[in-house]
Amino acid sequence: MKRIGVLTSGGDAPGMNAAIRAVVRKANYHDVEVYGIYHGYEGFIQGKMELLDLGSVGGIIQRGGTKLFSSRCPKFMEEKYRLQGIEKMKEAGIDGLIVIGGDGSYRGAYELTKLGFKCIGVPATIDNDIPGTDFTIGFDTALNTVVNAIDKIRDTATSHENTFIIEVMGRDAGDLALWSGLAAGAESVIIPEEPFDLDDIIARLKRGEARKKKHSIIIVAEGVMPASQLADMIKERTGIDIRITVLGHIQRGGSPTAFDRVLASRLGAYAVELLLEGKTCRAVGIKNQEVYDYDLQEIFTTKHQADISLYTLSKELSI
Ligand SMILES: Nc1ncnc2c1ncn2[C@@H]1O[C@H](COP(=O)(O)OP(=O)(O)O)[C@@H](O)[C@H]1O
Ligand SMILES: O=P(O)(O)OC[C@H]1O[C@](O)(COP(=O)(O)O)[C@@H](O)[C@@H]1O
Ligand SMILES: [Mg+2]
Repeated sequence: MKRIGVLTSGGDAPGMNAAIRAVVRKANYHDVEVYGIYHGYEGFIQGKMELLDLGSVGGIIQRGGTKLFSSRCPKFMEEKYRLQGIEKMKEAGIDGLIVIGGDGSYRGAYELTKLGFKCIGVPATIDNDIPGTDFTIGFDTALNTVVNAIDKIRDTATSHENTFIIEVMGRDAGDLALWSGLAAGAESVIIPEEPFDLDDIIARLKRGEARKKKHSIIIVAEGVMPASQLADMIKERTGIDIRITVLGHIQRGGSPTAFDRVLASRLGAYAVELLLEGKTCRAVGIKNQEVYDYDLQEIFTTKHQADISLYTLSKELSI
């Protein structure tokens, strides 16, 4: 293999640039050329790409977002577009692809491998919802962004003795809510993986009130319900005036943490090694600090499991 492609797809995640850099530098180290494909699968279909040399990925390891842009590309669900893209790649002499993205992007990559085009998946999403890896690129940075925001909200919540509901991202996964809730000492954390219990949330608020707590913070994952809906429910039952903050897309931006840069560098480089060994339909991941690879199809047969011990601990520590 003398020429490979790399693209970023789905929701962007801090550390994607560090992964692109690792792919380009590692491949060049082995005298393999890398083409950067723009706008995810949209660019794959249209053959929108550019040769990335060593210098082109200089100065991006610390930058959020993705130099290659990203997209959600519904057309890619149709085989005729995937075949069109494969033709464009063949014309350019590219016979392997590294897909940096989330679970949806992995499905697209899997479909390409079924058509005989070699792909390796690199996990990057702030949701941390890819089965088979302890962490995805971008999760740690987003987590720190959320915790910093909660710390700031806590200052004003304490000053005014307010109750706040903070809505964090996570379509189907509660990881961001879970980890940030524990790190910021939230009174309640509401995640899609655990049953919703309004009585428990209210009981916690009341216990806090009884011991003269100056504020309360409730974290809700967007996948459960909007913060506004939860605020209405609590207000109806208790009369408590609740403030809400929806953190939104600030969670996806910003300079990647050192953890995400190191993770992206390790996983990006490892993905190149696999392609160069002629492997395909593999995903790279990290388990107990070790980089490894597994069958891309595992994302269809296994579901990402949030660490529920953190949920239990959070409840125990925020009595
Ligand atoms: N079943 C599928 N078949 C082919 N392509 C898919 C499939 N699911 C997702 N994709 C492609 O992957 C893109 C990114 O998926 P999405 O779920 O939006 O983000 P993420 O990869 O971050 O989870 C989609 O816009 C689409 O182009
Ligand atoms: O910016 P968009 O397209 O509305 O997407 C929002 C979604 O993207 C995410 O930030 C990341 O999800 P993906 O990795 O699946 O793209 C989710 O947490 C959020 O629900
Ligand atoms: Mg996803």
